[in-house]
Amino acid sequence: VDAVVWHGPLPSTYVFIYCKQMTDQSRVCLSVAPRPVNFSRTFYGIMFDAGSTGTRIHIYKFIQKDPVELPVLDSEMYNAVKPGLSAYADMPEVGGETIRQLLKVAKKTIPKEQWIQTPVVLKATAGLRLLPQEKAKALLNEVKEIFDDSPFFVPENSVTIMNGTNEGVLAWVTVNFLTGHLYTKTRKTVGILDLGGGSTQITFLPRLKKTVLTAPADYIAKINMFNSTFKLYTHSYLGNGLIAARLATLGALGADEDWSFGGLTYKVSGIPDGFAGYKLCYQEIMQVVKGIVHQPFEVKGSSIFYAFSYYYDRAVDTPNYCSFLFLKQVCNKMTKYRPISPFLCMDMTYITCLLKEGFGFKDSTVLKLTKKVNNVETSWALGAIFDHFHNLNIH
Ligand SMILES: Nc1ccn([C@@H]2O[C@H](COP(=O)(O)OP(=O)(O)O)[C@@H](O)[C@H]2O)c(=O)n1
Repeated sequence: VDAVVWHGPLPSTYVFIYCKQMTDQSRVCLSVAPRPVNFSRTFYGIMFDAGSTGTRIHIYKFIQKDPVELPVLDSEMYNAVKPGLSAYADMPEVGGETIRQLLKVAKKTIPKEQWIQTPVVLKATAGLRLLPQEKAKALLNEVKEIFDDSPFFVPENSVTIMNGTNEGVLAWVTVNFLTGHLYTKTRKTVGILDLGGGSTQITFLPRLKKTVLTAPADYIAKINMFNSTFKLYTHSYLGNGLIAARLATLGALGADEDWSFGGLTYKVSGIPDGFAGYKLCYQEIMQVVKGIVHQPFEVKGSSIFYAFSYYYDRAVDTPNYCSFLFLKQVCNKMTKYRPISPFLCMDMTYITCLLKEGFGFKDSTVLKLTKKVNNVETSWALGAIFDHFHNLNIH
């Protein structure tokens, strides 16, 4: 509905709801905008996720059937390359090539006449946050140049490092949108757990005031969406992603062997004939979690949590992963399982430790392990494209 001022005859294409004659002979009218028959608009948005372990492109197609209604997400085209941009810290041009390669997918997916109005945006996460500033900047500049050379629309600030709060909040938006929780007025939503290589995020809508009151001030974020404000509990732990946690754990043991992550090579080692087993591994890993991860007041409750990224990937790699007993077997029979998956015991122990000792989930908690919902990736990227089109005002 628009408010318009008319100085002449009223056009017949408008449907007027209310008009008021003003003293200067003009009329102020409330009208419904003209609705052309067969109105349907298709548009696209490109979101790059520059993660610590890989770079991904999400190409979203939206269809707006009616000018007064919100567009709907029609489909997503997804592609990924490895390693992530941070692995090219000393050769940004080579890193840029991976972006060029992914842009080719966008050109194939989006009709040519739409290119000029399709926004292209890249947001980097833990990998670039952990790099020295000048190296991260050189990589971002390289990407910006490639975007400028592309036929797509490059909005202002289209190539940035995203902060941890936005990463957590936007993943919450994605999952709640895809599971249909944002349309209803019930304010019933689901929480999210995202385990990346460099950082890990937890986000949920607290039901109890105490959860908000007992949380550190910067763990509470507000977001405006569909005319309501959500006050979320959210935090991103930098250095507590799965691969960064491996590094922290191994660092405690001393170092021999070369191991690369995020553009750096580390010396790592184990004690060949030392003690192994689940209990000792758990104790060692506890040092990476205890005193670092804040336990939200409410998490022990009955809320539903969707867990994705490495939570999903590692679970899939673990035979009989539903069984906690099996984890003990993997760790206690290292000679059997190490050759198949050398980090399996360490990773699953870290995940268990993070969920239980860190966030305070109960042994009996059932998480919804997800990769896609309705054929769309569970990732912050969809939330980020919504934020681009609608400005969700996260603060
Ligand atoms: N769209 C995506 C993005 C990441 N991932 C997974 O997320 C994990 C690592 O996330 P990441 O490289 O973005 O790490 P951070 O930069 O967030 O710490 C890997 O297991 C990826 O395969 C995914 O499954 N789908």
